[in-house]
This record gives sequence, structure tokens and C-alpha cells, in this order.
Amino acid sequence: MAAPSVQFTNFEAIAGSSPAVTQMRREIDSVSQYNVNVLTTGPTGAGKELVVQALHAKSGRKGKLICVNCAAIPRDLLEAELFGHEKGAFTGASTSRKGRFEDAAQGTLFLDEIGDMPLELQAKLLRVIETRKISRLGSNAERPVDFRLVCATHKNLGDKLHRGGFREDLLYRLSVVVIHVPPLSDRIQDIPELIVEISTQIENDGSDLVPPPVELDGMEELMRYDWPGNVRELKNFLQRAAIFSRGKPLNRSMVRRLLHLDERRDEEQAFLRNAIHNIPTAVDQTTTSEQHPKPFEVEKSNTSAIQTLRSGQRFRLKTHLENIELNYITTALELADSSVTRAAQMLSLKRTTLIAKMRKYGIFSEAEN
Ligand SMILES: Nc1ncnc2c1ncn2[C@@H]1O[C@H](COP(=O)(O)OP(=O)(O)OP(=O)(O)O)[C@@H](O)[C@H]1O
Repeated sequence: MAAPSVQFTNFEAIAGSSPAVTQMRREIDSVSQYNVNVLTTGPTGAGKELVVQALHAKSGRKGKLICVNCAAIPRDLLEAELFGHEKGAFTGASTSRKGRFEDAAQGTLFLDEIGDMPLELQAKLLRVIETRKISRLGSNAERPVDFRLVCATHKNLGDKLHRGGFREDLLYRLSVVVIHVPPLSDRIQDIPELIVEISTQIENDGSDLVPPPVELDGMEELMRYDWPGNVRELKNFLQRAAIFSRGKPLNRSMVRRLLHLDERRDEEQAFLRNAIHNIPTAVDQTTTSEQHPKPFEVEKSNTSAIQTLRSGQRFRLKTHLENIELNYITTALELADSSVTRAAQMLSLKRTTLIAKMRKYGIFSEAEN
């Protein structure tokens, strides 16, 4: 089986001129010539692999860039994948085979999701880093290997280390240089440049898709969104836009539709109305919990949490809860004709607590009474 190597990426393919991306490019530039281990960190879809491709492209190393995703290969196969095996080393090993360390000869070995590497293999990796030699499974012969090691993780390896899931000595070895790729929400000013670069990539990827131009109000909407799936989510969005916009430039309402923002808002508002109408009030003293489902019961039927958490996209509970809180407060104020007192009753909050929350979110109520 041929080793999975990836296309070289131009340094220029890393779009963005925010301070964070400028710094990232500078770090790639400085470190690429040296054969030191590099760890790239950052949330999923932020561009870690792109950094690794740029590091390899700029390194001048003659061999290939070989990628191994430690989370995608079953534990018991990962060792043979990395180290290779001799014929008969295990059931089914009918021929001998090189491993990825050997495939990366004079090139770069990229171990993605290194945080998922089992502890036993971490010990073996540490030894290879120290000796620059490997033994294929089923053989005691040591073979010299010449590779440059780059690893990536979206997990906090420090946390994993404290829980005993990652070796401290290996972490120090891997992180001679750490290049952090920040979430897209921390460099929102890069979005226009990213759209240009990614649209060109999509136009040239053989899919026949042509992302539409973006109007000013559409761009504002895109820059307001928090992109939990980072640049990958932006790319998916542009592919969706190319399919559904029928060549029309993207304005605010199309962007909202394609991001399903109105549906999310409607869902939350419907949930809120349902919840508010089921809160027993002073007038409705006789209401019992049997007659009206509690808000919790309404929430249990909501499958969006399962979908979001299973999607693999970065999810921030704090931001999500703040959005829900803000939505409840604004809707309660709307339903209460801006009366803070009545809105506070609807939300079962003290009036002073609601006022404090309104200040936090910058909400002003003219009909404050
Ligand atoms: N700065 C950028 N400029 C252009 N394209 C980018 C940039 N950052 C990311 N991309 C594109 O976004 C997609 C996701 O990036 P990438 O695969 O590098 O993310 P990742 O952090 O490695 O994700 P994961 O942790 O899920 O493996 C890719 O198609 C990549 O080309």
C-alpha cells in the first residue's frame, strides 16, 4: 500500500494578515530550516495541517510529507503502521512492509492527534526520537531513520499529562517549538482574505463549484458569526453557498439562511415562549406540573445538543449559554413590552439581577418601570 503523502502547500496559501497569522507565518519561516520537533496546537479545523504542509514545503527536505492520524488508526494497528513489520510478524502479515518512519525518509513525519497515541507507543516514540533508529515488528534489527517530526493536537496535552494519559518526557521532546493556530473567532478580520483564498481553492478543486461574491452586509454577518468549526466550517459554508446561491452575490439574509441562523433563533424563541407560558404565575396559581410540561421536559426532546456535540466541531458551552440567556432576556422584554419588572417575573429573576444582566449585555429598556 502506498504511503499517504499530501500535496505541498505554498506558504502563501495560508491566508490572513491578523497579528496571530502574521506571527504564525514568522514562526514557520524561522523554524522550517531546522530539524527540530514542532508541535502545532489549536482547535479542530483551524489550520494546523496547513501549517505542517507549509513547514515541510519550506524545509527543503527532499523526502515526502507523511501524515498519520493517531486517532483514526486502531490502537493495535498503529504500531505496525508506524514501525512496519516483517513477514509473519503477526497473523495476516503475509509480506514485510515499511512503516511510516521509513516512508518519511529525508522528509517529514506528521503525527496528527498525537494526544490519542497510547502510552505504550509513546514510550517507543520517545526511544525513536532519541536513537533515530527503529525496529520493524517481528525483527530485532535496528534501522536508521532520517525524518523530521511534526505533531498536532487539538487537545490540551498539559491536562492529559496531569491525568496520566501523556508522558511528560515525550511532551518536552515534541514541543521544542510550539506553533499555536488560534480559533477563527480570535482573528475574525482574516475572513475576507480567507474567503478569497478558499474560493480560489474551491474553484480549482475539480468540483465545478464557484463560490459567489459576498456583499458588504453579507460580509458583516459572516464576521459576526463565531465559527465553532473554524476555517473548515467557513470552507463548507462557501461550498454550500456555491451550490445554493445560483450565482447571486451573498447578502445578509442569504448568509443567515445558509448558516441556519434564523432557524436557530426561531427554535430558541419557540422554546422560550413555550417555557415562559408554562411558568406558573401569580394569576395562574392552580396550574400543576402535570398540566404543563416543565421547561426541562421541553428541552429533553431537543436533539440539537446531541447533533452539535457529535459533529466534531468546537463547541463553547459558555458562549452558547450566554447566547441563550441573551435570547431569553430580549424575548422576555419584548413580551413584557419592555417592562423590566414583568420580564423579571417571567424569568423568575430578581429585578436587580435582571438589570445587572441587561447591563452585562448592553441592553437598555426605555420603558423601565
Ligand atoms: N489560513 C488559511 N488559509 C487558507 N485555508 C485555510 C487556512 N486555515 C485553514 N484552511 C483550510 O481549512 C481547512 C481545515 O484546515 P486544516 O485541515 O489544516 O485544520 P486542522 O486544524 O488540521 O483540523 P483538524 O484538527 O480537524 O485536523 C483546510 O481545507 C485548509 O486548507
